[in-house]
Amino acid sequence: MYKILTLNNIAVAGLARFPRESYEVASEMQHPDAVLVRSFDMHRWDCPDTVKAIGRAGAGVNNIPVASFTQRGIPVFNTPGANANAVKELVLSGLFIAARNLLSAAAFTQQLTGTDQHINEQVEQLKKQFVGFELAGRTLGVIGLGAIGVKVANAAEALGMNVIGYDPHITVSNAWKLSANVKNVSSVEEVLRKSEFVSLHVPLVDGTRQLLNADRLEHAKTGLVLLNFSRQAIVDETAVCAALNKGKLSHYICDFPSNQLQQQKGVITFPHLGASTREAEENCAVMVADQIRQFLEQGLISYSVNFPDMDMPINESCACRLFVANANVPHMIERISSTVARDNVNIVDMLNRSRGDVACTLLDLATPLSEATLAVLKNTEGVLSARVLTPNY
Ligand SMILES: NC(=O)c1ccc[n+]([C@@H]2O[C@H](COP(=O)([O-])OP(=O)(O)OC[C@H]3O[C@@H](n4cnc5c(N)ncnc54)[C@H](O)[C@@H]3O)[C@@H](O)[C@H]2O)c1
Ligand SMILES: O=C(O)[C@H](O)COP(=O)(O)O
Repeated sequence: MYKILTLNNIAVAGLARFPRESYEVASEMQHPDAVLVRSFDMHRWDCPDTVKAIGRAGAGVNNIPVASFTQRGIPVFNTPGANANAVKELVLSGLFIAARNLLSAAAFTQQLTGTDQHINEQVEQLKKQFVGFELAGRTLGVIGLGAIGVKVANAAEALGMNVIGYDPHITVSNAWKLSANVKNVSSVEEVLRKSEFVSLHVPLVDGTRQLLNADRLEHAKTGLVLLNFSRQAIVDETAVCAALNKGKLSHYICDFPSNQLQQQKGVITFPHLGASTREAEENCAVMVADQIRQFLEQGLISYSVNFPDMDMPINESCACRLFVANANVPHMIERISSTVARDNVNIVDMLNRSRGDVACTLLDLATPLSEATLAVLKNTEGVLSARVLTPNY
């Protein structure tokens, strides 16, 4: 029986991927084999030794201490793209809200009282204060052209906007998906100089923390609308408030309310709603559940943020499969195979892949491995984690 601990609400469609006869899933349990999480802050969480995998039902992994899990030989999975459409749609809402003053206009009509005739008169007399502008023909700059940025760029282009994009690390697959009309520019400053709207779609890592700071905001076109559906710390909020007060920015629309933003004119915040659609929650939950099952049951890895992809069909003459996560240093395969040789077992298939400082080895063995040999392997220099899986043909 595998045990799955959930640290956030995970969509039922995903939890249903774990067969009841072989999985127990709960939000409180002892000795979990894997953990499913959304935005729960795992930096402050004591992870039990039994945990073999972490599944983030979503994109951002800044709430997960990935480096320390890597050192413990634990893969962290996420679900790139599974919530991208939901975020794209919220970003588009932000563009419309800013261009047509929709929130203040709706607040105005809500406070109207009196007869219908009186309300109508007020509407026709005062609507001029909410006159907006059209998106078509305006320039949107997209910073970060990953799963979300590409969708935002393409959708804005379809609305008739001019779109420019900046992403020094764009993947080949995302470059293929990007509309040919999206122009590539070479710096954040250039995006700010040329755009009426800028939308941020980068992950929060050391290199993107306060990517938009006071110096960079100086380059913005006067009246820029800045949208941040990535993470709060991608911008320097003090600099954003100063830019709003100077009129450099006309709006800051983001998914991350804070004390400082609460009273600031020009700010519109949402309660981290980017991925909160039924579709996105289900997509993420199903994708991550399948990744966790594949790893627990077969040692296979796809969409991990810290481990290499691992894909090897279980050999039909295999009695057990050994999964080893090890440091990516010389002599590891030699150490693993000589330890396994203590049991005089034959290796019928093998896969070894590496990524950065970590490597993974899968060995399909013709006969079972003893507990004693597994214990020796776990204590072998350079081995981060090891476990034996019994194939379920
Ligand atoms: N508001 C929400 O609910 C919500 C939902 C999903 C994702 N997000 C956030 O959005 C982020 C992006 O999600 P995604 O699915 O598009 O991820 P992704 O990994 O597909 O794309 C991120 C892109 O950013 C690029 N990038 C990295 N550093 C950059 C830099 N300095 N300048 C320009 N580009 C840079 C990468 O090359 C990559 O193409 C997530 O990490 C998460 O923080 C928020
Ligand atoms: O990175 C993400 O996928 C989003 O921020 C979604 O977070 P959530 O799963 O807590 O809604």
